[in-house]
Amino acid sequence: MRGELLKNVRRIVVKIGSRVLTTVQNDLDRQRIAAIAAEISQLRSKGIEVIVVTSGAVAAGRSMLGVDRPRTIPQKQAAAAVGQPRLMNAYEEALGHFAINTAQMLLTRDDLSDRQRFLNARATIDTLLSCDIVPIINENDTVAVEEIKFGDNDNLSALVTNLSESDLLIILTDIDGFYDSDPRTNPDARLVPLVRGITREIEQAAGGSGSSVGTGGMATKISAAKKAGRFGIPTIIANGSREGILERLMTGEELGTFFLPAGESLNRRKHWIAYTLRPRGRIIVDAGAAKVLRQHGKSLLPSGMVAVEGEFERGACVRIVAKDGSEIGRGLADYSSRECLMILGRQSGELEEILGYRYGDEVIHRDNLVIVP
Ligand SMILES: Nc1ncnc2c1ncn2[C@@H]1O[C@H](COP(=O)(O)OP(=O)(O)O)[C@@H](O)[C@H]1O
Ligand SMILES: N[C@@H](CCC(=O)OP(=O)(O)O)C(=O)O
Repeated sequence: MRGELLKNVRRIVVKIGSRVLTTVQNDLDRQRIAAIAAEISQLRSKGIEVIVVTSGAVAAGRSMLGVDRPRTIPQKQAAAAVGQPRLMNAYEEALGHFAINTAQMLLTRDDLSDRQRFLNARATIDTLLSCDIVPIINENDTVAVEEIKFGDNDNLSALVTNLSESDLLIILTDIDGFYDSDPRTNPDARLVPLVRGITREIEQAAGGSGSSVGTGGMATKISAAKKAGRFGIPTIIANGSREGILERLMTGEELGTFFLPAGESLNRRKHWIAYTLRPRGRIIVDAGAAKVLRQHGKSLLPSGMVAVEGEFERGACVRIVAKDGSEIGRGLADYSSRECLMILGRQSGELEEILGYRYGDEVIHRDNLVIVP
């Protein structure tokens, strides 16, 4: 089945975790990077474009700082500043061996939240690929603070699949795939070869990281697979230390865990609204609005709003929440929080009278609205 699903894949994002790239002595594993480079070269010779999302900057820099495990944020950022050029150098050298050029892209969530910068990053990736250069992406750890962080490279890689319009996400880690429970705590845990839809049970079975260098563990990988799935593409989580792993996966070999995309897939812009933007506030809606939004894909009108929380500008991303607190969806507000408070519960025909102007009948137009499945 996998072979059939993968046969039209032309562009992939490969995310490589810190543990795959470091030796037990806490240094960069140049041999492993060389092996991955050989695989990338093979894929490219088959006409598959590869974008790398790599971790490992903090791991590669920490020994130079003289700390085994950087704990404070400045320590992590300093380790990343030392490690990132070393990491890039390792890729450059390894891919250079196959006459492949590399490019570095360091991103923060803020970069991709701004539509213009998102489009710029996308154009950069497209141009690099058209020039046969492999984009190598990491979070810009030295400047990213909590508010502008992706937080982990698993989720970043899922956003990059959308940014680059890729057909597949492969997450390489230090374990053979997703197990039905955390193998560190349960020796009977079994590998799950296929996931048709990410259920609550699956999310609960995915634990945190087992190492001092990994960031999110299996939990962030599942969250990434979910995001990629909503873009309509599958994800494979597999062991990056297995020989020939990328090649074997691409020929359809049943290794790792294969996540089928589930549910309605979002177009690129709606995916960006749902997953890349950070919501700035909440709009609580009544039962009638909750129903028409969820079941009929309608726009949110002022009459359906019962409360507004947080401060946001016109055009910001906000959560739409039912009275019971459950999230209905996310969307771009056509009115600021201040304006929303003034028009709350009112009819669209009254807007001009209340505000002295109007942008439109809707608070959130359905074209800018994504319903949570
Ligand atoms: N259900 C699970 N199945 C597999 N691994 C799990 C699970 N729950 C937690 N883990 C842990 O997640 C780790 C992989 O994540 P992480 O350490 O963040 O690696 P990476 O650096 O590749 O992102 C595994 O080594 C394992 O200890
Ligand atoms: N940006 C960080 C990696 C963050 C991260 O998500 O790490 P990992 O869980 O190993 O993929 C770094 O380069 O060290």
